[in-house]
This record gives sequence, C-alpha cells and structure tokens, in this order.
Amino acid sequence: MGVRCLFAQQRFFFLMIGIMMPTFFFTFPSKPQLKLTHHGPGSTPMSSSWTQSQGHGGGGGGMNHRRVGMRVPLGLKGKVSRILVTGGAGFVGSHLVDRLIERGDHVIVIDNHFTGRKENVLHHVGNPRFELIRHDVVEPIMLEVDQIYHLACPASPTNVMGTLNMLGLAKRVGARFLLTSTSEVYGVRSCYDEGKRTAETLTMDYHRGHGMQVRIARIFNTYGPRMCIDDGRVVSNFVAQALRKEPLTVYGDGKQTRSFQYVSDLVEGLIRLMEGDHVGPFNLGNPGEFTMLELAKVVQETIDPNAKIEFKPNTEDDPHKRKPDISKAKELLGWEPTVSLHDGLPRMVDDFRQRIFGDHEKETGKTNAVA
Ligand SMILES: O=c1ccn([C@@H]2O[C@H](COP(=O)(O)OP(=O)(O)O[C@H]3OC[C@@H](O)[C@H](O)[C@H]3O)[C@@H](O)[C@H]2O)c(=O)[nH]1
Repeated sequence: MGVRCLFAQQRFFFLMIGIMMPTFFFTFPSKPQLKLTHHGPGSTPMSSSWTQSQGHGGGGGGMNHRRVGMRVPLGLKGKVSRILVTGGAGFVGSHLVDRLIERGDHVIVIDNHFTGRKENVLHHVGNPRFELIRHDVVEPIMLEVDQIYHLACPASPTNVMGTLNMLGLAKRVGARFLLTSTSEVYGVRSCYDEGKRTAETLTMDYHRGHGMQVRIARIFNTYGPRMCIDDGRVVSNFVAQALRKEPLTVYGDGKQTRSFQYVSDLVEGLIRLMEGDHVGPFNLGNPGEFTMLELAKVVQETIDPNAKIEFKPNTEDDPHKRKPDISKAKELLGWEPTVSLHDGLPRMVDDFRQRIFGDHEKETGKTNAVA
C-alpha cells in the first residue's frame, strides 16, 4: 500500500514536470539573441554594425539576409535591383560596382580579398546602398538578391565549388545569374582553364534543369585603372615597367597578337548581357588587334619614348593570336567597344603612377621620419 502510494505520488510528480516544462519554454522567451547579420561560415562583414543598421528599406524590402529556403518577397522585383557582385573588390568587379551604384541599385560585394583590394570600393563605404562582405565563395552564403554577377571565379578547377554555391543561391532566391568565363576556354585544354569550362557547363545545367535565368560572358584581355600591378599581364607589366624606368619585357619575338579591351567597355557589355534576353555565351572583348611590339610602342608613346625593350623567352603554349569575334554581342546585345587602346591607356597610367609612386613616397617619408 505504502509502495503503491509512493508510485502514485511519483507519477503525479512526473506528470507535473511534464506539464510545466513545455509551459515554461513557451511562456518565457529564450535568452535574447544578439541580432547580427549572419552571412555564412567564414564571412566577415566590413562593419557589422553598419551592415545591421542599414536595413536598405527594412521590412523585407531591403537586402536583409534570410534563412536558407526563403524566397524574395513578390512585388519587390522591378523596383531597385539588389545585386550581388562576387569578386566585387577586384579590378573588373569594382568598376562594375561603380556603374551599378551610379545607376541607383543596391549592391552587395563579397570578396575574399585574395586579389581584390578594399581600396577599390572604399569610396562606397558609408553609402546605404552598398555593403562589403569579406567572404570566400567556396563557403555557402545566404543573401536575398535579384541578380548575381559571379566574377570571383579564377580560372582554376578548385573554384567550381564557388560557382556551385552561387548557382545554388541564385536558384534559392530566384536571382538571375551571370557567369564571367574566359576567352581561354577556346584555347588548348589545360587544367588551368578547365574550371571555367566546368563553370559554364554547370551554369547551363542549372538553366536547363531548373529553368534558372543565366547569362554567360567570355571575357577577353581587359585593362584599365585598378588592375593588379604585379599580376604578370602584359599591359600592367609594360605600364609599370615604363613608369619605373625599367625595360619593357617582350616575350618571344613580340609578334603574337592580343586585342585589349578597356574595362568600361567590358562593364557595359556585362550589364547589357545581364539585362538582355539572351543566355550566351557572348564574347566580350575589343577586336582591335595589336602585336606585343605594337603595344610596347603605344606604351612608349604614352609614358616614356626612351623606354627600352628587352626580349625574353616565351612559354611554349602561348597563343600566337587572340582576337574576339563579337558579332553575336553586336547583334543581340547591341554592344561593341568604344574605347581604343590609344584613349584607354593614358587613363590607366594615372592610376598606376599614383599607386606606384604614391606608395613609394609614403614609404620614403616614413623612412626619413625614422632617420
Ligand atoms: O611582360 C610580358 C607579359 C606578357 N607578354 C606576352 O603578352 C601576351 C599577353 O599576355 P597576358 O598574360 O597579358 O595575357 P594572356 O592573353 O596570356 O591571358 C590573359 O588574358 C586573357 C584571360 O582570359 C587570361 O585568363 C589571362 O591569363 C602573351 O603573348 C605574353 O607572352 C609579354 O610579352 N611580356
């Protein structure tokens, strides 16, 4: 009897606990959470408080970052576009961002700053329509946007993950996706450019398999301000060498040709492609063809007529000629380059001069101060 009573009491006790536990959890709010914008693993917003406070319209109308699986609320499309530019702190990306901001769009840049530089977009910081997130696209991220310009995709097989993540994001939020591929897909197959071919294939698979809106651009040699000074490309090499009073290094006999596109022409092409109705792939490049010796001459004329030329051995697989056929872009996008090499080169020289000697002068100043 005593034992039964004990069981009865215990049953009652456990019953009470069973009722109280859920009541407690539903009645009392859980510990208040720090409401920081969550971008995904490994991401660092440039300024989280800034990111937080600028709701870009708030109430679901801005670039608020949502849980994976949520869709862009209907009715927002057709207004100001919310645009993600991956690699937006880089050479081409930052010029694209300038144009989009100028147009009135909301722009989110994600960049891991491997080759992109914060300085390239610093002039937009503080603008409520701009946000910079330090993030590597190989990690997933959730952002509500209408369009994605995927520039953070070096020609390397390892970066297929980045493209997959961005395609996944575009699919989830119903964004239009533009892939920047490269003229190198036309070259001899190598491990280096295989990543871009794979990215194109994946993009087309998402288009066909999931009905996603995609665009593909194949970018040819491009130059302009904010180009990496020491990335080894011929235009940046020649300009930096001429400014530093070093000889211009011409590889091989210098008779190989390239066609050089000024960055603003490329940006115009990318925007037209994104806004147009055609998937592509479209070649975006300037068909004006120059030998490397001719390019060296233009650099001499622009910077230093006394600059010397030094011939160096070329690599075996260097393409002898590269010239884009842009007839498709002309016809379907109404696009063609407008800036010649003679006009574009001086515009980039000012930027290079400032970056090379500006930094140098700072360094010298520092040294003097210490001495
Ligand atoms: O100092 C230099 C550098 C390069 N060159 C030559 O200049 C030509 C152009 O070389 P770059 O490295 O600038 O450009 P490439 O055409 O080889 O490819 C580059 O542009 C197109 C993109 O799609 C590629 O990803 C990129 O590597 C080559 O023939 C190269 O041998 C020189 O003569 N001197």
